[in-house]
Amino acid sequence: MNMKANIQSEQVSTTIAKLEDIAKLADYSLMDTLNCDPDATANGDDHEPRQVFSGHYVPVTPTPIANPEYVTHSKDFFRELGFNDAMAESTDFMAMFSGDISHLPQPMRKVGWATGYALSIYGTEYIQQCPFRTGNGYGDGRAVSVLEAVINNQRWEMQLKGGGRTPYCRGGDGRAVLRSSIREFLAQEHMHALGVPTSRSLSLYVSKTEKVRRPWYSQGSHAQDPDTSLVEPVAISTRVAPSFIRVGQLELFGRRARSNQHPNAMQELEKIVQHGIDREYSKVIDNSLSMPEKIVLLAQEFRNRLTSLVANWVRVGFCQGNFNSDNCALGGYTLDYGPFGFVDAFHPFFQSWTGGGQHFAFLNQGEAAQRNFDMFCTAVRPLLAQHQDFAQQLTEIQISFSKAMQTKMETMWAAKLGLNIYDPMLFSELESLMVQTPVDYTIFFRELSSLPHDIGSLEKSFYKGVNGSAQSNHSANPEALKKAWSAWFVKWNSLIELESVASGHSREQVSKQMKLVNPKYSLREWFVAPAYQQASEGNYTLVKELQDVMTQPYAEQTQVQQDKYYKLKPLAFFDVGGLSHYSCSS
Ligand SMILES: Nc1ncnc2c1ncn2[C@@H]1O[C@H](COP(=O)(O)OP(=O)(O)OP(=O)(O)O)[C@@H](O)[C@H]1O
Ligand SMILES: [Mg+2]
Repeated sequence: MNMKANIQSEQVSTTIAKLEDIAKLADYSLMDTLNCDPDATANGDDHEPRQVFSGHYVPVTPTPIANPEYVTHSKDFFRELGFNDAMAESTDFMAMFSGDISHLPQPMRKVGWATGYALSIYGTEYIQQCPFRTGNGYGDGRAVSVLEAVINNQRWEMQLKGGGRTPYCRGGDGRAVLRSSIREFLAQEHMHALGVPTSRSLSLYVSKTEKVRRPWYSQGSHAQDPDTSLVEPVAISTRVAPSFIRVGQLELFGRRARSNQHPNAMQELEKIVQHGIDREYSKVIDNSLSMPEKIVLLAQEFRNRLTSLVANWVRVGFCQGNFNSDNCALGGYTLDYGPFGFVDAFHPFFQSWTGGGQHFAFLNQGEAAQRNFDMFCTAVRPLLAQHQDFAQQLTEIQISFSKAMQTKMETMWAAKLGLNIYDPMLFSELESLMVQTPVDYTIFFRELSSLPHDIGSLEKSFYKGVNGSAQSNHSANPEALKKAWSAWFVKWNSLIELESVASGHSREQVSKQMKLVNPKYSLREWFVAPAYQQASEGNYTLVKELQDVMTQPYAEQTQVQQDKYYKLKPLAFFDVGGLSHYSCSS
């Protein structure tokens, strides 16, 4: 498990100072192995919803936002790429990443691309989301990729989110508002700093003049669904990843191959699978193997990454919120920061997106991942039709997903508790206590990481005046609850002592390790809301402050930062729309 935080980003000299320098690194060789939609226009002027029947991508030009203004960029990621910070505010870089790619230096291309994908929700195939009810109009509706480049031996794809309408826009405006773009921008870099695999944030620009209307909550509203609408500035954030291939994308081609929808369907499926391997697994899957062998290895490795990913999500208190197959990256990293939320008061069914339902809730994410993995297996299976032995191996990998998931979860829970061995009773008692009290997930585990000698300091994480679980048997009886906590603490403490003696690790060493597993800071929604509100008035101070604090989530940080960001959620923010729950209108 990738528990060690990327606290120190790789030190690379920042030699890339101009767009021309980036252009030299452009390399579309993998994109060019894919099939282009034969009905597409080569110049990318393709902004009306339409069905795309075949091909892996559609050439499309992004629509620039009007009068772009610099909001922020990721200094950490710039450093990793070797990009000079000043470039983020330079005219040509800003033009490109606010959607104008008409003047790019060669060999960069003046046309971007969008991809189609299919959707499965919790293991059920859907086509209704597509306006044509065929599934041929569903895909990147507002995400436009603008570059494939090899930088420091790593291949990256750069994608504008909110980059305008594509054939997959389904009647939408192709835009993202500043609010959702700030959330996504901050969350991606926070997750990276937490040591959780994720797409990265490059840059964020807002339009000074272009605005769109979105449903949202009035100040302090307790409504479930938005009770008003806001006119909000549009923005383009650029996200970067080795690829943006989703399980849903394999599914689209798997479904077409399964039903023989066109003569190239099987070949297109094979190509996208090979492409996924080239982009995401080339270091672990030998290219000289046969396709069936590669598919089995891909399944094995994807399962490994996906189960680690979910264990990491739970470790840091992250709920993706809408873990459909179209939000499940084949590379095994976090994708689509729309409906996400970080747990405040612990509950296994924590879920801040109102459209998500319990199946995507916090501790149900392993099962949701399994459904997505099932869809992945279904998608690639037509390629094994003539290879029963490999098909059988795939089935075995599929069947043992839940066991693999459970093992990762147990290892993660043990690590959060500072133990090497998972104790099911200890954990289930804790889970029940955390619900009944309830406790703040981040603060509880961080305080525990100091290895206190009694439960006193843990009480700092207790929410008083917030109702515990309805199923709780102690919630009406604070004395019984206190006793149960003490008993649990004694048990945990004795296990720590026992293991410490057995392993020869001092309490200090154990504590230090726990503090690399249990972050001190998490991107709570009520930290983000004031930042995007302030930003909508043109002031980006809070956005930048959050960037600083949340990219060092394991560090203690200053007293001022602790007072501001290491604290319980105020009671007044519980059940408030936009702070505790939200619809996915972005
Ligand atoms: N304003 C919009 N205009 C056009 N298409 C949109 C818009 N909002 C969402 N979509 C499309 O609707 C689909 C499902 O919405 P979802 O909320 O997952 O979008 P998203 O946040 O843009 O997605 P992602 O981060 O996964 O690319 C996606 O394919 C997305 O591209
Ligand atoms: Mg999505």
